Amino acid sequence: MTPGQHGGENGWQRERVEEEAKRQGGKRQRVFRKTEPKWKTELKEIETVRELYDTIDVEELAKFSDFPLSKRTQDGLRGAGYAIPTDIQRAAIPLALRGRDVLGAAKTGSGKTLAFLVPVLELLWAERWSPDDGVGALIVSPTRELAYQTFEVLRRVGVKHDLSAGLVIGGKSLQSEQEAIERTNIVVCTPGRLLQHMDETVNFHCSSLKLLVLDEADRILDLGFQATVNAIVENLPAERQTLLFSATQTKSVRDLARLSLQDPEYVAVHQNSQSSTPHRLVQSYLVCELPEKLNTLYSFVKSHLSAKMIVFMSSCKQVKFTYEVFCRLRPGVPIMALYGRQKQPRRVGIYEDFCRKKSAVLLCTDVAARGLDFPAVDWVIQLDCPEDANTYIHRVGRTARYEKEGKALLFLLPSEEEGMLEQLQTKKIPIQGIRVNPKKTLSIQKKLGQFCAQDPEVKHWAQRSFICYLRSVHLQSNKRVFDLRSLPTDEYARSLGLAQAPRIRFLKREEAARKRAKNKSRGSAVSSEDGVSSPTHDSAVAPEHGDSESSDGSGSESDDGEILRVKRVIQPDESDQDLATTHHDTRETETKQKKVATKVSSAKRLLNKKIKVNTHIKFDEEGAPVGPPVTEQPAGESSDSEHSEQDDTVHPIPIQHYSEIERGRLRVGGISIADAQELMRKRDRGDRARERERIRTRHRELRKKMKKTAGMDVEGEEEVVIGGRSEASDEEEEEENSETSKRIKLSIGGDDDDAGSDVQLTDDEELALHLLNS
Ligand SMILES: Nc1ncnc2c1ncn2[C@@H]1O[C@H](COP(=O)(O)OP(=O)(O)OP(=O)(O)O)[C@@H](O)[C@H]1O
Repeated sequence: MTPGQHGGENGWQRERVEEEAKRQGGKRQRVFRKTEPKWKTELKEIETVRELYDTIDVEELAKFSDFPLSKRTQDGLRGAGYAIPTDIQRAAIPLALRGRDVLGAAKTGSGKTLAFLVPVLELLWAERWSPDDGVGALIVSPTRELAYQTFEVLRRVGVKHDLSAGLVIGGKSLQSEQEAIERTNIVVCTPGRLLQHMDETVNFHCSSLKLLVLDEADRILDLGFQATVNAIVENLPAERQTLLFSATQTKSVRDLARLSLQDPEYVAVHQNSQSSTPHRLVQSYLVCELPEKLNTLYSFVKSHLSAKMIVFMSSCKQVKFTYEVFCRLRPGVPIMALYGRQKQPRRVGIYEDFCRKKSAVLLCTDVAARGLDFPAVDWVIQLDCPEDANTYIHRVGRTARYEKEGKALLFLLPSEEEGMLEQLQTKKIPIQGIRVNPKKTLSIQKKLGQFCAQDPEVKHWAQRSFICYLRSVHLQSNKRVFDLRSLPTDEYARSLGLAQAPRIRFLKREEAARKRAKNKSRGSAVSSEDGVSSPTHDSAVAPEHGDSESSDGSGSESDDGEILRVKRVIQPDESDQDLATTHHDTRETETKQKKVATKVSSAKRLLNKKIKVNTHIKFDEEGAPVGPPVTEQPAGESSDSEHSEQDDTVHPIPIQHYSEIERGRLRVGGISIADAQELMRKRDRGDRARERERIRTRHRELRKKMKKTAGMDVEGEEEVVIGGRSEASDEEEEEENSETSKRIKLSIGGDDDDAGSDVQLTDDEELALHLLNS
């Protein structure tokens, strides 16, 4: 589907008709007969099709051609090879055509995408939507890959329509999107990027929006996207239709209230099914000690060289490290890696490449857990335990899609076995235990040790992988399954090729912060105590809950910083209630929703409280604040940190629809918000440039120094610093290739007094001895 002309023709269409036997001077003559214009025919078609909506009998919908759909959609479906509707399509499409709000739930790979795309096309067609009408439908997806995939299906099915569609995801130039978005009728997007356009694109607005679709709705509505989604909804007209789809649909009243659903229809076609996973999926689990995981995975890959498999891990760093070492090991099958911090073209490239491959191993985080429709995947391996049963369902759903077969294997640590199996059982997931044959297991530990010794980059990734895995365990809310204390950390480090386990600073830091808070509250001094603490959980993080409804582990798409995000706070009074009560409660909470902070209200609040904002804090190379904060000017701007989100789109200004700001005309406390924004952006750019220059100069000096002191002992010290801004900024993370070099601190002789260098030397010595011995 391309941006095109509005359907129909102005004026009369002429049809040439030859009339025989018309005699005029004995000659045959051609005459023209007036025919009905296209637009009139279409109007009639719309009328006829619409009349049929109320008489649809779901039992009679055996083929798509039985649906009351436009000829354009029928042609599109036929062209894309869709003839027989799936259960969810048969159940949800008629309701959506009648204008109902729908909560669609069906197993993974059961065709939910078409269940919402068909109504989108039909609604806009019936409204005779044209590019001049702007945005008529929004389809929101949690990840860029899923948005891209949905867009591709839309293009195929909507090819005959004269509607325009656009893909609005992060990772490419905002300007290029801005030019086209105002004439786009169907916007397929990720939440962060959409909000960015709502805030920054002058002519983009959704005031005439007819239809909002949330794909993977439970994920979009969970805590990771909460602020963004609330802000988006603020900018949408209340009178609209809303469709929510997911394999693990939310029924949370609180979630639904945020969207102001109107008497929604809950369509769960597999509710009475014996299992909540596809029936052609064979599922098994094995119990494996943490240090044995990589050996077992590698052995599995080696023994399935002709298979196409997806391997899920908890964090980007683990994926990166495993990718690096598996590539070096050359198992005999293509190894690929997909995670959230890759640059967008690369992500798309890997996604498409893996789609095409007959056999390959895709190592990934939960960025690929939901919705992606890779063809013909044989195996889904979960190397790290999923956050909960819902995440499990989405991950395994990458195989056995649409009547195909597939296999899934879950790795569980002994400490995870009981708790996780209990959860899976509650969710009706049939899974069998299997054992690893120790005779068939290869050990790659020695090789990994060599890689780490030869290449500091590999060692760096091993260290980060170690830390990130432990932190991901630490941050899981379900302590019955995830128990950091039970993990053999030293052996685990050695299994990654490290001679010594890196320091686990995040625990110490957290412990110290907790003590400080305690001291403050008690008002008495408490003696400080060093060492690794027990991993008690922060109260802000969700309390233990065996089967959380909506957290889907997509935090692992993210990197270290994002792992630290609280995914969902379970409120004490929150529970999934029967939908019968939804409508009533929706109204009740609607008023509360209206109080969502906007830019103006935040600014006013700050001014009232006399809070100084726009404070510049300088950071050193490692991200630690340097010197006291400098207040630039008093301004009514609120912090935007809450808008940074999973799809890498960092929202630069707080939530506010552009039209409300009216480009600076709206003034808050005498400050033009638009001017202030512009000023801040300029200053920000200047600061960044200066900081880059400073770092470059420092590096130049260091290099000079190194050259001068050639012959002296030059050590490369790598540091794994977790938490706070010591982690690379988003930009740095994006600059993936240069990331490692940015983190390598050079210590020349005794120049660097960081205690870490001692550990580093011991570490290297130990590793060398270990390798010599072996
Ligand atoms: N009516 C149909 N006929 C044939 N194939 C279909 C039909 N509907 C969907 N499919 C195919 O089934 C596969 C899965 O569809 P889709 O991606 O929509 O599933 P889903 O339910 O959204 O899965 P998930 O829960 O993982 O997001 C796709 O390859 C799609 O082309």
